[in-house]
Amino acid sequence: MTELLPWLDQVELAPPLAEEAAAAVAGALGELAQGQVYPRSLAAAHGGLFFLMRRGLDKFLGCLSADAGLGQRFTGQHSQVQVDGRTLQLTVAPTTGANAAALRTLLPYLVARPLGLRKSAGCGDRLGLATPGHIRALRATFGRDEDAAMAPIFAQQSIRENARTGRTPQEVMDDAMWGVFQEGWRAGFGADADHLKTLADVDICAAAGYTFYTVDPGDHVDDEANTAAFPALEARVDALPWDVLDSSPADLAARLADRPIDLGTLKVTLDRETLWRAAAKYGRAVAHTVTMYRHLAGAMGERPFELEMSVDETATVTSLAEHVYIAAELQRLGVRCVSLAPRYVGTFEKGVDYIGDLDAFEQSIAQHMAVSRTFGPYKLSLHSGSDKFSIYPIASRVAGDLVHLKTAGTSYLEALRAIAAMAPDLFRQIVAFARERYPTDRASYHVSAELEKMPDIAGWPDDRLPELLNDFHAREILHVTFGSVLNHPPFREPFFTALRTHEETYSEMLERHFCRHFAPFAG
Ligand SMILES: O=C(O)[C@@H](O)[C@@H](O)[C@H](O)C(=O)CO
Repeated sequence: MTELLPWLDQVELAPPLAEEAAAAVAGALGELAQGQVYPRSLAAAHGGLFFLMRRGLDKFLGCLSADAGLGQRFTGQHSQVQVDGRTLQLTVAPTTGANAAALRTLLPYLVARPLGLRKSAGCGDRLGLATPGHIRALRATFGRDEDAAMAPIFAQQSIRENARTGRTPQEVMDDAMWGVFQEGWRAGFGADADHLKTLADVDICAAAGYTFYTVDPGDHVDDEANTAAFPALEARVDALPWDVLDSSPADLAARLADRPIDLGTLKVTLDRETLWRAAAKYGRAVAHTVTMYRHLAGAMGERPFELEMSVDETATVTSLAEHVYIAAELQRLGVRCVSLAPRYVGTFEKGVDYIGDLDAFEQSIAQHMAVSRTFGPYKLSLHSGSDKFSIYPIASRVAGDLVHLKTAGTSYLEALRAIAAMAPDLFRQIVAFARERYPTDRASYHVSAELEKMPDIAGWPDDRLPELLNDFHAREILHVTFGSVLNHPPFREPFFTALRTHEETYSEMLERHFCRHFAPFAG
């Protein structure tokens, strides 16, 4: 409670509070709250003092002001604190969606915003508990909040993740916001509505105030175009939705075939067959992205937003020529991307390091970068970016600021590491359950882990359990089974109770782990 004292002077209370009066308020507040205030959350604004506090395992918003109307904006417990014959209003309000919305209207740094072309990091959080740890890692890596070399995205979940965790985009946004408030991060953050596939996905995320929209037209990518024989290829090109593309095969050929395209560091010429294969493969994906973009622009109205196109979860690698086709078409059709996620060479599996030839990756990302600088510039997005430690230095060197690192599952895996340390019996049960679920749950993820290769922890002493999270097979198996684990009634409550009880431990683990993610991008 003592942390409140210096802050109370900043509250516009007339006459200004003397130190003793502040101590009295803090005492009364402590008594009422019977809890602990997160010191970094303290914010003086609109003549009041706002803070986040914890009582047991629950968190509450606190508001202290001479103006009764301020606290009445929140639904909660309102009381009066007498100090030196004066009456102050104290509101203690649960961290509900409605209270989150009310707080956002008073503290603008809690509102997600577009980040533009700054180097950025997506910190997806499936549990709604990770943002404080992410913020600490940013601070530990980059120093002052305003100097952070990577602009953060704290609210980031795909539709697929929300379906598995049972959260709504609004809940994801609110959880991230409370984390931002708790840590007092005032340097801005983005909110990524990730892997959107339908217009309905766009609407629900626009309503929740997302600022960064990842359109995933992967279902519209024709991977067979790479190998289709020529007559069949012509038919595929003819069948593209030319009305949406606002073009024709002849027009496309006139614009892009058989002419040198200057990409700055290199020149490329797309012969007719190469162009046709690129169009057959990605034409429908481009058309779908245009449709999603126009719909999004309508849904956002005057509100600013940014768009990422991601084709990372498709079977075949995006070639230089294909990227040129996509970029040229999006530019012609007026779709402005802040970032694009091609399907890079090599293998990007969830929660483990890059699998592939690092020189080939460097060569290919350099080519993609040339396209992005020519037709954008836009950032290259590294999806499945968790734990890709061997390529971070390369991406950082080649892309400079034009890179977006997207992570999510690794924060869930760190939560499991924390559970392994704090609730070993629960961890053992989760591991056994994940083994059963893996054959089914792996379906929509790119993973190659084999059940037989996952270490058997039966004979391990409890204090060794966190080590399981260092094993390739265990990481992937535990990563993709998150939905089943979180929805399994015997696990859900103890899982969240363990993490809430040992909040500090989880944040420390995340901080350590994310420093390893951010440090290579610090230069
Ligand atoms: O699991 C998901 O659906 C998402 O977190 C990811 O696919 C996300 O786009 C990502 O790449 C995070 O590493």
